[in-house]
Amino acid sequence: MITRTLRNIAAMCGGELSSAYDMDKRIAGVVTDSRKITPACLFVPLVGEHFDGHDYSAASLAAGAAATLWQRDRGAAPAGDGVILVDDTLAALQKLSSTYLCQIAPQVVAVTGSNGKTTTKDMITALLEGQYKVHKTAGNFNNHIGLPLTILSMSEDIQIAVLEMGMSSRGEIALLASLAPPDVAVITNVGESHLLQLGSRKEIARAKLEIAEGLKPGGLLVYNGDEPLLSEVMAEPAFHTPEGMKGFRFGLNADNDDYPSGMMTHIGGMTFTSHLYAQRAFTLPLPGRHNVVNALAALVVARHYSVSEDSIAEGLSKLKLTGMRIEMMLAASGLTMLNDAYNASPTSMRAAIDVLQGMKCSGKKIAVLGDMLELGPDEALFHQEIGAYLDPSLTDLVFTYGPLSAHIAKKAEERFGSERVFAFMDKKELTAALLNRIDPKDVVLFKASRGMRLEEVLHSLNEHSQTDPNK
Ligand SMILES: CC(=O)N[C@H]1[C@@H](OP(=O)(O)OP(=O)(O)OC[C@H]2O[C@@H](n3ccc(=O)[nH]c3=O)[C@H](O)[C@@H]2O)O[C@H](CO)[C@@H](O)[C@@H]1O[C@H](C)C(=O)N[C@@H](C)C(=O)N[C@H](CCC(=O)N[C@@H](CCC[C@@H](N)C(=O)O)C(=O)O)C(=O)O
Ligand SMILES: Nc1ncnc2c1ncn2[C@@H]1O[C@H](COP(=O)(O)OP(=O)(O)OP(=O)(O)O)[C@@H](O)[C@H]1O
Ligand SMILES: C[C@@H](N)C(=O)N[C@H](C)C(=O)O
Repeated sequence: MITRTLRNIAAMCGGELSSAYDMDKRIAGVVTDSRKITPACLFVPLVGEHFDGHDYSAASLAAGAAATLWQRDRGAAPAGDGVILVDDTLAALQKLSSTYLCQIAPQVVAVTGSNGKTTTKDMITALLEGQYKVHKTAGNFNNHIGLPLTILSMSEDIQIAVLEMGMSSRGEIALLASLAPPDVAVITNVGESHLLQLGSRKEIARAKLEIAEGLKPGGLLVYNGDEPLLSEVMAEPAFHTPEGMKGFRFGLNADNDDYPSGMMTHIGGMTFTSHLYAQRAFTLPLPGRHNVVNALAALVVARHYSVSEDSIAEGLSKLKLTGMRIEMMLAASGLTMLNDAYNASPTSMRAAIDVLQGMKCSGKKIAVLGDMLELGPDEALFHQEIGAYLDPSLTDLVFTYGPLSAHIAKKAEERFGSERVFAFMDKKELTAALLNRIDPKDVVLFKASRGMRLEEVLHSLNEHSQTDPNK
């Protein structure tokens, strides 16, 4: 994490010290939550939806923070030294992070896309960290606040920073790429996430390609070649191709620069060969064809940094994904639960259903699907399409949670029949109904948007299983 003097921090974020006292005081780390103060940190008060961080600046200094930023329009700053005056604390946080990044000057690998950012970021890190000092986005800290915090938590000896860049409106990725100009930019795919804000998939593609426009000269764009919208947008006059930009297309189709030449699903995950690594079978401890595609993107980055095939194979085999991404869990009863509840959009919902319907299982296969949010005016249709996508010969029971996923249930019922489809609006009732139907040999998939918190149902089943191992 960043360690600098008070004087340096003020200069790096464009601030002004409120007093000249003890300018060489050491600052270690940056914190934006007064409830998580660490010794000698810089507290950055942010104005949010529910709180104004400035209300906690004095308390943060008293709790051990060495300094605090203070926005000039927030009234009188706390007394004493360690106060840095700025016009905008968020902008100052962002400037501090971009200045710090320039000083360390690691290679920057930036990852965006509608689905797979976190997974692919984890995969890229796993492939690089055998040969490089790598720092990666923690969890899903991928926005205008999370990215600066990720950079500021980086140590000075980092060689490669793998940064997740998220968006839900145009211009957001352009801002992130201006804070951390990539040497390599990865676009995993263009789905339907945040269609509500963007309006069309073409606008989503334009938003994702802001990461390419932010590339350093001679930078590498690694993008999903199965998505025609990306090349269409890059052909538009409005797209500013960075000087010397190189491109690499990955995907399932054989007209890509790399694609799977063979794929096999097994209990532990997937084994695949790729066009460029035809003689080498890689094992991925994850299910899902979509994760093979994510792995191909990670392979491109690893090859760009001359990682050996053996290191790649080892990195993939030791991969530890951020949780709730098609995470396989075993309840005390033996029930298999696929926890894919971090988020959902139609593309990722279909990918998860493919995993469930492709699994071998001696019991029932049960899909528990919740609402997909932020999809805009066609949201009901998107949910109906998921209902039509479920295959009654490959899925045994369908449970839905939320008003939008009732459209999944209604459409699915047309082919499953009413005795195999159950729609709920209440988690407790859903949990009780599941407990009545599940058996230890079953596999249950949980998937919904973040806002539905569907994992709470999975946890209830798991807790119940601890007390009643027969369920
Ligand atoms: C600002 C902040 O960090 N807020 C977090 C806070 O929210 P809460 O509403 O409770 O507080 P306020 O924001 O109003 O508080 C303002 C500040 O005051 C601090 N404070 C408060 C009380 C107190 O006693 N002392 C204090 O110091 C407070 O800490 C604030 O700094 O808590 C929530 C629950 O933990 C957090 O969720 C909330 O975090 C916000 C949402 C945030 O943006 N956090 C980033 C660090 C981040 O990266 N979060 C990611 C999710 C990012 C994301 O959604 N990405 C999208 C794509 C980008 C969309 C973009 N348009 C966007 O808006 O994000 C995606 O699809 O992936 C994460 O947490 O996973
Ligand atoms: N390439 C892909 N295609 C479709 N679905 C995917 C792909 N990669 C991951 N997923 C699924 O998308 C969901 C989110 O995965 P992940 O968190 O890696 O993506 P993300 O882009 O970071 O998501 P978010 O924007 O919601 O934070 C999970 O359900 C995961 O299984
Ligand atoms: C918070 C935002 N980035 C997001 O992921 N929204 C989903 C759709 C949700 O909150 O459920």
